[in-house]
Amino acid sequence: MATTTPLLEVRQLAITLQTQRGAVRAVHDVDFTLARGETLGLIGESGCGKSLTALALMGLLPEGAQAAGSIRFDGQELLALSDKALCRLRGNRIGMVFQEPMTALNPVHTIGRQVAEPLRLHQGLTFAQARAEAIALLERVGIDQAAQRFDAYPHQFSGGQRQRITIAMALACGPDLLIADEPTTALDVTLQRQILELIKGLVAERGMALILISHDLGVIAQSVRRTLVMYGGTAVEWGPTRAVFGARAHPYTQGLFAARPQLGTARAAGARLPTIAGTVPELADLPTGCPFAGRCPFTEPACHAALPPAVALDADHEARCIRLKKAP
Ligand SMILES: Nc1ncnc2c1ncn2[C@@H]1O[C@H](COP(=O)(O)OP(=O)(O)OP(=O)(O)O)[C@@H](O)[C@H]1O
Repeated sequence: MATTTPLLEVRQLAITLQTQRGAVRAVHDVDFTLARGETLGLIGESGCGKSLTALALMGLLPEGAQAAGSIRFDGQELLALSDKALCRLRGNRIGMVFQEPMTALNPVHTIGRQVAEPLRLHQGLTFAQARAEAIALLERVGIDQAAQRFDAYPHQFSGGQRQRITIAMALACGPDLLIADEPTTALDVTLQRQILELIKGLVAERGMALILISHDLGVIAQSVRRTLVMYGGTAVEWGPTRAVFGARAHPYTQGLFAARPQLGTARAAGARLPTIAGTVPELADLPTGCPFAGRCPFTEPACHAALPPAVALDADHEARCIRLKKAP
């Protein structure tokens, strides 16, 4: 019987960090749902809480960080799981690819061992089976002569190859969800496209769900069906990528697009790229109302009073801005 439980359901996620200025709220009021096989992009400027949100899903928040709210994965509340159970889930059902491949790779272990280990640990394969499976995976992600290079160490590979190896590690146990946090940012432009195509191909081929984190609107536009725009630790607009990119309902989404470099657009010599006026607020100084109120060209007194409620604009497309009116 087909199940209707979403793969991932995040409700009122809040993440508090301990800093020298005391406890600060880094993420708050984040809600989203991901169906099986669905693709979602998280976009927003540096520091808006994208990575912390992803780390909370993996149970990998930094020390001293505390998550509240609810994260249900396949019906199971992750915030209530033991470290051991979370570790099992990470190895088996949720894979993650980071911006910098050496975050995931251990420099003193061979790449073969690192790809094969989750297969032995979580799937109970024998060494020979895990080795054969790891070689097949490494070949699939584009590592040539994987059998001969099974016992090589991470430093013997280029940056692009290392990112391919971490993708093989993340996929080893056939996860239902892949989280890729800026997976191409550390690579040069030609490699960025190849790695993105590899991830998209693998997601489609395996029917995995994908959460792709990026600050690059082009990457998000090409890769995911739904998009969630974050600012100041919260979601300000979300919905089908086409709807969000087409309507740009939230003033912050409009600002992101205005600040995007445009290929082929004539710009006067020396002219500067438009930027969003003002700076991202410090976590410890986040306003109580709309987090964007301090930079928004349309701010009115009510914006400072409380976080605007989500307004439904269209099927599955919502934004938090008091200028938007609920559909009748
Ligand atoms: N371990 C930590 N200790 C203190 N502050 C932290 C820690 N990790 C993240 N932060 C802060 O929390 C906020 C959100 O960080 P996060 O890494 O989620 O942002 P991001 O949107 O992913 O940005 P980037 O694109 O730069 O990775 C930032 O202000 C960041 O400085």
